Amino acid sequence: MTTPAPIAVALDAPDLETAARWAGLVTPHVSTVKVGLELYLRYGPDVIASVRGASGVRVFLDLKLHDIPNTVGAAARAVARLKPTYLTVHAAGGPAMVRAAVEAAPGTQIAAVTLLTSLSEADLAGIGIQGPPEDVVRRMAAVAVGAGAQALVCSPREVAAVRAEVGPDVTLITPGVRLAGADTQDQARVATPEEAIAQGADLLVIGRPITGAPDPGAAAAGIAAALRRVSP
Ligand SMILES: O=C(O)c1cc(=O)[nH]c(=O)n1[C@@H]1O[C@H](COP(=O)(O)O)[C@@H](O)[C@H]1O
Repeated sequence: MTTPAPIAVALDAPDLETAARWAGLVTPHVSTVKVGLELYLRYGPDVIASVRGASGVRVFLDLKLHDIPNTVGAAARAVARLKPTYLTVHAAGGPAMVRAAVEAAPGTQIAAVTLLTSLSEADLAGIGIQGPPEDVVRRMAAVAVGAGAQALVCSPREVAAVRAEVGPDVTLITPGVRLAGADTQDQARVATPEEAIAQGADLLVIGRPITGAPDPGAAAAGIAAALRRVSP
């Protein structure tokens, strides 16, 4: 039995049955499954037990909280009882907001999203932010970690710069993962699974490249094997 790969499979499914089926197929191969807004808003807290099953797989609750500190703290407290390993907040909410989440969910790693992987440098310019995405990502990372975030979400393209900024103890999580030559879909800042690991990512978030495959279990196993070859 090999150790599950450092992959969080994004269970972005329209219904609970599909999500639970995907979770069952991938959990022999990956460490974590991710529940996002689509599933959580449709089914609420019960979805966590459904995807966790009996496997003991880690659950990543991706709600991307972003509001005033009091509201985010209360929301984080509300879901802390579900014991997710990770809970996302937007670093752009500022240090008091990140700290409120950290204090409200002591058994969970608060993962601060630095800059969505769907945004390009041109998108940033369009909303009045000049310069490369990496500059924004580094600033957000420093603010979030200063406020107590134990994990950060960034694209694989910035992960080495973020590691240099925050040091070895912060968990670096990278969505924006695509197999070589594959369609990037709505992602702007992407890299392959092997590149993400080589750059220093601790956990890769992968959705459609696995769940959109004819056999999600085989797709997860294939990527896990590729990661073992670059990082045994
Ligand atoms: O927080 C996240 O997980 C996240 C942050 C981010 O910047 N970009 C991003 O794609 N995600 C999530 O990662 C997953 C990526 O899915 P795929 O693009 O299908 O691999 C989705 O569930 C997104 O919600």
